[in-house]
Order: sequence, then C-alpha cells, then structure tokens
Amino acid sequence: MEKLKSVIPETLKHKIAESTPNDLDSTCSSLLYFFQNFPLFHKMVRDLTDPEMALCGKNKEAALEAKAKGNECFSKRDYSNALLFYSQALRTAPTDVDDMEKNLVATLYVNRASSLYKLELFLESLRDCSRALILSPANAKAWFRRAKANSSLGNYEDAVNDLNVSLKMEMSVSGKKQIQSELNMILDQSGMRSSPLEKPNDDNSDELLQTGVQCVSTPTKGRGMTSFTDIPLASLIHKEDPYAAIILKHCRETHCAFCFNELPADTVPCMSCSIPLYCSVQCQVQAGGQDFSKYVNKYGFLEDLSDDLEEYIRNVTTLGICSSNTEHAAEHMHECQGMHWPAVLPSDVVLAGRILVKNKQRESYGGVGRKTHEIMDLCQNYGQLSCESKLEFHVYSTILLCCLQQFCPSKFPLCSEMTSEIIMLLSQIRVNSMAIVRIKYSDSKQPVDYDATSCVEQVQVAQAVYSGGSLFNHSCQPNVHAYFISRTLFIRVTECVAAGSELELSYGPQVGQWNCSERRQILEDQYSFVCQCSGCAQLNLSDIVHSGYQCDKPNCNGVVLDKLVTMYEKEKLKHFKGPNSLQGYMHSGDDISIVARKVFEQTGYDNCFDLEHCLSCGSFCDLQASQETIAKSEIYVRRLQHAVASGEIPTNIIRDALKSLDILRKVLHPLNKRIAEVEDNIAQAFCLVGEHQAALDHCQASVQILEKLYGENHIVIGNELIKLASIQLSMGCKIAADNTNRLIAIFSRYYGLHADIVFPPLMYLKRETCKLV
Ligand SMILES: C[S@@+](CC[C@H](N)C(=O)[O-])C[C@H]1O[C@@H](n2cnc3c(N)ncnc32)[C@H](O)[C@@H]1O
Repeated sequence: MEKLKSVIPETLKHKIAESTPNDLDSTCSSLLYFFQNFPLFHKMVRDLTDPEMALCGKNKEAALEAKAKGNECFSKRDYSNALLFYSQALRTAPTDVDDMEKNLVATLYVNRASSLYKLELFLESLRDCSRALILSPANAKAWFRRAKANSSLGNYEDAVNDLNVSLKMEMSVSGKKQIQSELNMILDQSGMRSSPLEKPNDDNSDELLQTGVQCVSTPTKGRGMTSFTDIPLASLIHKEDPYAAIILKHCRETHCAFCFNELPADTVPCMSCSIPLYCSVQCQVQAGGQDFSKYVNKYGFLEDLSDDLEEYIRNVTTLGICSSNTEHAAEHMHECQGMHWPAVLPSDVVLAGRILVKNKQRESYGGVGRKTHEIMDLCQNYGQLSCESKLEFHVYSTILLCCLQQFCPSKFPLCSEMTSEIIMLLSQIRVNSMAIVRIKYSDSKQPVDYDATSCVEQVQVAQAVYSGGSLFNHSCQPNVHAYFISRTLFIRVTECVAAGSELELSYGPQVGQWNCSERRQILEDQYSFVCQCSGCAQLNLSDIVHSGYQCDKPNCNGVVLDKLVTMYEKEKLKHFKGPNSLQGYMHSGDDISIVARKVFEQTGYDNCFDLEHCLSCGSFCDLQASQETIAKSEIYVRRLQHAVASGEIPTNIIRDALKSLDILRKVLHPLNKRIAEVEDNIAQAFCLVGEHQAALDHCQASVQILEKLYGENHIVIGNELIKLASIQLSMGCKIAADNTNRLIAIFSRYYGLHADIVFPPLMYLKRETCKLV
C-alpha cells in the first residue's frame, strides 16, 4: 500500500490533496488511468483477488494434518491441545469431502466434542455433537456423544432419546452393546430435565419509549435529535440493528464475527473460507456465506423410527437455523471465496464493501438506482480530511472496487463514478460509524472474584454504522448513553430530559475524563469538528480543576492553571451565558477567577481560584518546578503500577508510592484527576497485600475526587463504587449495602433492565450484599 502510494506522481497527489466532494470523479478517473498502466497495481490486485492465490480458502490436506495432530494429542490425554488442533482442522476442512467414508467436518465436530467432554465443557460438547448431526444425521457416534453430554448436564430425557437414536444407527454388535449399557445406566438415574439445544440469544427485552424524540436541524451541529416531550430518567429512547458491521482485526480470534460476543471453546468457522469464527450456528447462518442451513432436511434414514423419535431428530438437526434473518444474508457472502482481501484491507474499507453490496442487493429487489452514500443520507467530512487521508481513501477505494468486481463484475464496474462513490462512503463511515465495545476484566478475573484490584476496561471489538443512531450529536456532558448487546445499539437517557432539549451522546471524550483542550483535540483529530457542546462552551468546575496545580503559598489553596487550560477557560468566559445565578459576575473585575469562585461555591467546594498565576492570592507559581517534582514522583507510581500488574507487591514499593502521593498532593490541586488515579493505584496495591482498611481509605479518597469531576451519578462513579463495595464486603462491613444500592441506581440509569447483562459483577455484588444484611 505504502509502495503504491509512493509511486503516484506528485501532480496527481497534489490534485487529490486539493480535491473536494465535487471533483472526485476527476481525481478518481486520473488515478484509475494511472493505476491501469502501472504493473505493481495489477500485481497487488491479483494477489488479493486471484483464486489461485487464495490463502483463506479451505484446504483438505491442512485439515487432515491438524486432525491427525488432534488425534495424537487426544490419545495422549492432552485434551486442551487436541481441542486446539480440531478447531484448527475445522477452520480449513472443506464441507463436501469425506475422510474414511464419513463427512470430514462432521467427524471433526464429534472428535472435538470428545475433547470438550473430557475438559468437562459439557454444553460446548453437546453443541458440537448437534453440529455434527446437522451434517450427518445418521452418525451413531455423534448421537452417543451427545447422550453423554446431555447426561452430564442432567438432561436425562434427551440423553435417553439420543441413545435410542444411536442404537438404531449403530451397525456393529459391540457398538450396540456399549450403547445399551449406557442407556441402562441413565434409565437407572432419576430427575429428567430437558435443555436448550444451542445457547439462547442474549435477552434484549426492555421497554422502548415509543414517542418523545425527533430529528431537527440545529444552529451549529447540523441535524440532531431532540425530545418533544419530557422524558423520564433512564428511558430507552432508541434501539437499532446496524446497517452494516464488522469485527476488528485484533478480535477475530477472540470474538464472534457476527454478534461480537466472546468466543466459546466450541467455535464455529465459516463453511467456505477460513477467516471468520462464530460462537454458534445461528450467528454463522445470519452472517451469510455458505452455512449449515443447506444441509438441513436430509432425512432419508428416518423410515422405521417412531413418530416421537423422528420429531426429536428433526428438532436436534435443524437447531432453529431455518428461521435465519435474511436481512444480514449478504454481510459475509461476497467475502467468502477464500481470497484474502477481506482479511488484509482495513476494517472500514471492508465495511464500505459490505454496505455497497447490501445496497446493490436491495436494488436487485426493486430499490432505486441512487448512489450508496445518497441512500445512506449521512453527513461526511471529506473536505476536512488531511491530504494523507484523502490519498488513502482514493487508493483503497480503487482496490476495494477491484476486489468487489471479482464477486460481481456487472454490479461493480471499474469506473471513476464507482470509486468516488466508495470514497464518499468511506468519509461517511469515518464520521458516523460507532465503536461496538465490550467490557474486559483485567487478566483472568471473572465477576466472581471481582474486587478493588480488578481493572475493568471497555475494549473496542467491532465497528458499525447505524442510520438512526448516527443522528445523535456529541456532547462532552451527554444526557444519553449508548451501549450494545450483541450488535444491537441501545440509547437511554441518563437524566430527566425536558421537552425541547437536545439529546446528545458522547463520541468518546467527556467532562471529568479530560480537560477542555484535550477533549477538543481528540474530537478534531478523530471527527474533524470543533466541539460546540455545553461542556466546551460553558464554565464548569471539572474543567477548571481537572489538570490544575495548587498555589505554593502557605495557607493559600488557590488553583493555578497552565497556559493551555487558561486559554480555553478564558475563551469559554467570553461566551458565558449562564447559569443565571452567575450572570452578574461576568463583567466584574478579573473574569474567570470571580466566575469560577462562584462555580466552586455553588458546587460546594469552598476554594479560591485565579488565572495564570494564583489569582487567589496573586502570587506567581513556578509551574515548571512543579512539573519537574511531579515527574520524579511519577517514577515511583509507575513502579507501583507494574507491581500491581505482576501481582507481587514488595512493601517498599507501596511506601515509596505513598511518599509520591504526598508530593503530588502538595503540588497539584486537591481535585486534580491525577491524584484520584494514584489513590486508586495505591488502593489496588493494599487490596492485593490484604490491607483492606488502607485500601478502603484510598479508594474512598479517589471516589471523592471523581465525584466532583464527573458528577455523583456518572457511570464512572458506579464503577468506582463497585470497587468500594467489594472491599467493604471482603471486610464484612454492612455499609457495603449502601454503596451497592447506590451503584445499582447508577447502573440502572445507564443500562435499565440490561444492567446485569452488560455488567455481570453486579449480580455477584447483589448476592453477596444480601448475605451480609
Ligand atoms: C454522527 S454525525 C451527527 C449528525 C449530524 N449532525 C448530521 O447532520 O447528520 C457527526 C457530525 O455532527 C456534527 N456534530 C456532532 N456533534 C457536534 C458537536 N458537539 N459540535 C459540533 N458539531 C457536532 C459534526 O459535523 C460531526 O461530524
């Protein structure tokens, strides 16, 4: 790619750098002409699209090799590695070949089921047997293994049915004998239950507010969503499936390529290429491409079975996959021919391909012949892109078009109109796509051993375009919260919203997390707009103290701001219009200090504040000296962080970190976010060495600062309260119940009835707190 960019003549590069949406046809046509006469381009396209070079196709030899390794590990009782080899074999095994007169894929599922069974992953084993049976419904061994898994799960009724089918299918006398003895054993056991065949989908049920929101034109942010009635706290105002979505490259081996949930041990690969992995047959079918559904309904062998058993077999071997949602059918289909372009091109480029194919497919069902980006009707930022991005969009659009041509030459002609359509689509994706995130626990921590040492982070797993969700503008002080269950977007108000108010979510940066200058920089870099939200336009306590220093004069608690922060806060003051109670202070004396002092008083923090120097007492503060002192202390804080990460904390490390904290407290303003972070690190360390009271004190100190920075009901406080409550629980303090109740209220505000699904540690905390009270 870099090589391709470097050979483009400077004059053409310049033309592209200067281009606007209106002259894209001309730049695309020049680039296309240049590439068509350039051998390297043809080679690159051939590498990506030639079936001869397909690296991601199925490969019987590779599958058989991996299968043999799996068998070897299994016979040595190395079940974990057997599982890995069988999964590897499944990824490359063609569906239409036999191995030793049995369907290879079905055999691999049965073999993997045996490894899963040995690893006591019974549900996973059960699912693999069912997959084998879809492909090979008369496979006696698969029915037998299924019975064993069902029996271990306590599903005796199903186990008996499985064994009865197995008995009918088994040909050998010794095999029949083994099945019969297993059957007798299970019949001796009591308590029959039945089980779900495949993992049920996540429960997405929650009340969607049917009225109350509308799209309007705003004075400074283009279109936006507003409320036209009062909306109660925590109401769900928007629910939407993506127009198109794609898993991010680094998550391909860990998350399902359709629902984006974490992959279980029994992954299901695509049936005709080796790129995506799914968590279930349902997800595989929904993603499109060749899938299990074409194997369903081969029931020639059912003749001499009872009606009940026949019905049972049909249920097991269809798994509900016939009812797949055809809406998604195109998502992976065009990428699924073994060519490796979907694996190597950037995610947003592959996503653009998905959108294009989806629209073309709709056209063939009678849609209008409009350009894709017009159908999407989303804003774009092509004009504001850097020269580098414009060039990349040009090159990638041309390459993507060549790749799509391979799939359907008549629908994707190699012409400048089509390339410019893709460029516009890429600019829409840049501005409008949402990052689908999942919560990740530090290391191997599970909800059940959640405590103050646990780090919870949100990791981006996929990228998606939501047509309706894209109409919500950004605010650094948002009043709505967006989250995802599977690939569905949910938007909920996090406060009571009065009729006529703008409904805005955060695209990332928020007040409390960063100061105003940092937030604006992030938004400009990522989305190319200058934020016009209330958090960036009006004074607030958080922005003033977030990165502030403390005046070094004795008995003066004034705040000192560095140059950049001062610049942004002064800018805000120029446009300061409210709240009403502060308006009288706008023109009196030294603006920001007086207004900010009032902000402090209003928010309950009785402190003084001043501009550049400490304007509270008027004295000069040597910020450079303060910064040098901080840099020295940070060395010890970093040592502590490493020790926490390794799980081994020598006492001197905590002692040094405590000294650093004292220094930071002297130099930084008491509400500076850095102090909260260090308090949190120290709490984690004390927790790890079992000094719970000290951990509690530092955790509380951190929460107190964060409450001022974010506000008391922010989700960040919810996360901190989980740590606090966990420490209190481990100390047996009844007061943990207060914090648990408070954090449940915060999580309900943000996630409503979905709180437990999105954040499983909540259930654990509720249970433990109940035991205490
Ligand atoms: C996802 S779209 C939101 C809908 C958009 N306003 C429209 O008319 O389609 C993002 C774009 O909206 C505008 N926008 C969103 N939030 C903004 C904010 N806080 N300040 C300024 N512009 C904003 C920017 O142009 C940004 O690129």
